[in-house]
Amino acid sequence: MRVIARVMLGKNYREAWEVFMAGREQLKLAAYAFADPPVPGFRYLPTRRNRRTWQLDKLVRSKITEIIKARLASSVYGDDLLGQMLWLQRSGAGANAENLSTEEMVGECRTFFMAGYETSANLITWAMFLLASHPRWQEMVRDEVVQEFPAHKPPLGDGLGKLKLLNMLLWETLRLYGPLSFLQRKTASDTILTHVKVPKGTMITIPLVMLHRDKEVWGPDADKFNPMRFQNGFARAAKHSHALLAFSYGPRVCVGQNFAMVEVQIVIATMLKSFSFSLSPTYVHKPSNFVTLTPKYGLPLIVRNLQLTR
Ligand code: HEM
Repeated sequence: MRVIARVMLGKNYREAWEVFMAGREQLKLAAYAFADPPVPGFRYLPTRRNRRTWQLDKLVRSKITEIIKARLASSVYGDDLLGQMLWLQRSGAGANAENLSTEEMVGECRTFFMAGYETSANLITWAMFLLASHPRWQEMVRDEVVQEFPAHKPPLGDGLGKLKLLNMLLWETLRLYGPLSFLQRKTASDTILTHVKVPKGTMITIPLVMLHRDKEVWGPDADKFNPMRFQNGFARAAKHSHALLAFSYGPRVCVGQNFAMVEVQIVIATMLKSFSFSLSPTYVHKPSNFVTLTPKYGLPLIVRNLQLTR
C-alpha cells in the first residue's frame, strides 16, 4: 500500500493514506453493488450504502483537489505521478495535455490507487502460497536470487531481469491465481462471436479463471502448478501467444504491469534471501473472489530465519 501511495502522491504521503483508505472502502462497496437488483437508477436511491459511497467519493475528490491546488499554488509539482501530470498539463508537453483537467487528474489518481494496490498485494500472497506449497521451487528460486544478489546486495536494478525462475513462478501464479478473475467489455457494434450474434451494447464477461485453466489451450496439466511451461518465454507457454490475460491485452492493457512485476520481484526476492516459508497446518484453501482473488481465511505461514537455521 505504501508503495503505490508514494508513487502516486509521494510528497503528500499522509493525505495519500487517507485517500487510499477511503478509496478502498469505496471499492468494496462497489463490489457489493454487483449483487444489487438490476433496477434502472437503483444507484441513485439514498440507501445507506449509496449514501456512504457518495460521502467517500466527496472525500476522495476534495482531498486530491486540495493537493492539486496546493501544488499549483507553490509551483512545486513534485516528482511523483501527480507531479508528472501537473507538469504535462502546465507545460503543454504531452499529446492533448491541454485537455487534462483537474477532474481528470483526480480520476487518474483514483484509478491508480484502486488498480495498483490489491492486485500486486494478491500476486505476492499467491506467489508465497505456491512457494510455501512447493519447497523445491522455493529452494530453486532462492538459489537464483542469492546467486544474483549475494550477501548484502539488495535485490534491485538490472539484476532483477536475470531472475528467470522467479519470473516463471510469477507468470504461473498469475495463471493459476490471477488477482482479477474476469474482464468485462461492452460491444461497440453488432458483432458475431464464434457464430453467436451479439448485439451492440451487450456486456460480455471474459472468465480469466476458466481461460487460464483451459486444457485445450494450456495442455493436459493446465490445472497443475508447473512454472516450467514458461521456460521458453511468455508467448510460447500455451497454444495461443496471448493466452495469459492476467494483465489484459490490447488498448486497455494494464499500464502498471511492468511496475507491478518489478515491485513483486523485489518484495519476494528480499523475503526469500532471509527467510524460508512453509504453510501453516491451519491454512484452509478457499480462494475467494471479492474485487480480487484472495485466500478467504488468509495465508498463515510458518516463517524461519535462515541466518538462525543455517
Ligand atoms: C499483479 C498486479 C496487477 C494486475 C494483475 C493488474 C491487472 C490489470 C488488468 C487485467 C487491467 C485491465 C482491466 C480491463 O481491461 O478491464 C488493468 C488495468 C489497469 N491497471 Fe493494472 N494490474 C496490476 C497492477 C497494477 C499497478 C501496480 C498499477 C499502477 C501502478 C496498475 C494500474 C492500472 C491502470 C491505471 C489500469 C487501467 C488502464 C486503462 O484502462 O487504460 N495496475 N490492470
